[in-house]
Amino acid sequence: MLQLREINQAYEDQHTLWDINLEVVHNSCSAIVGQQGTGKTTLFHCILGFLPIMSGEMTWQPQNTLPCSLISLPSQHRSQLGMTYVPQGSPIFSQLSVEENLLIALKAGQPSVLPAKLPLLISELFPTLIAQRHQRSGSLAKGLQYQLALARAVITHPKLILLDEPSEGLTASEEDQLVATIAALTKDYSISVLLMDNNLAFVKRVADSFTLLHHGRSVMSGTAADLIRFSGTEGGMRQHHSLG
Ligand SMILES: Nc1ncnc2c1ncn2[C@@H]1O[C@H](COP(=O)(O)OP(=O)(O)OP(=O)(O)O)[C@@H](O)[C@H]1O
Repeated sequence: MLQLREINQAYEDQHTLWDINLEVVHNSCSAIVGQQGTGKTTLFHCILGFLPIMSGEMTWQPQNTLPCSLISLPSQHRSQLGMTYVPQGSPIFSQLSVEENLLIALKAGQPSVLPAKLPLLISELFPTLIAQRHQRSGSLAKGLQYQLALARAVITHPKLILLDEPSEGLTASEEDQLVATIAALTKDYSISVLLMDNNLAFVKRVADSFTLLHHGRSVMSGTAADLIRFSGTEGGMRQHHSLG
């Protein structure tokens, strides 16, 4: 549904991304992995239209639609096509309740409609969160705060969600919950996910495919099984340890 071909980007004279190729398939979770400073955030910002690119092609093609080029589309048009983003660190309105946070996100997605109640997919995907709908969101545990940030992105039923370091700061059980939620999003709700995360153990559990960035280049890509094989090799283990 999203295809990047030979993407190049520079911050003024600092060439940062070199000939990046990447594909996100329908109903799947893809992961970008790589060391700090290798260009993951820059690539996300190019996909979202926050940063211009120097050259390359980005094609958007949700199921049963014709392909369209994203290159000349501003970021708000990309979000209207069904692309949304959860930045690092659970961005929520911490003074507001869970429900208020969700209704604001719903209203932002459909400005002409005054939302009366939460859509069914939210209570199906986030039952623990909805059980605490009247609680002030800043008082929730870290894992539930992340669930809320994710639910705010899911609430308008996008086609693709980009997640920036989703496993950061989560406990093992919160990570388990997130793995299950992402699997449900991709397999049951046809919402694809592209995430970047340095936690290879998490990526191996959650992603169907991966792309490894190194010094701004996509040096390896493959399936989750390839990633498991790669991180089991001696060279891969060195890379694995340096990712964290
Ligand atoms: N606004 C900017 N202006 C100039 N250079 C930048 C800017 N943002 C990032 N860079 C540089 O671009 C390179 C890639 O940074 P980027 O943040 O995309 O990497 P990253 O892989 O996301 O790292 P991290 O895991 O630390 O977030 C780095 O050398 C960084 O210093």
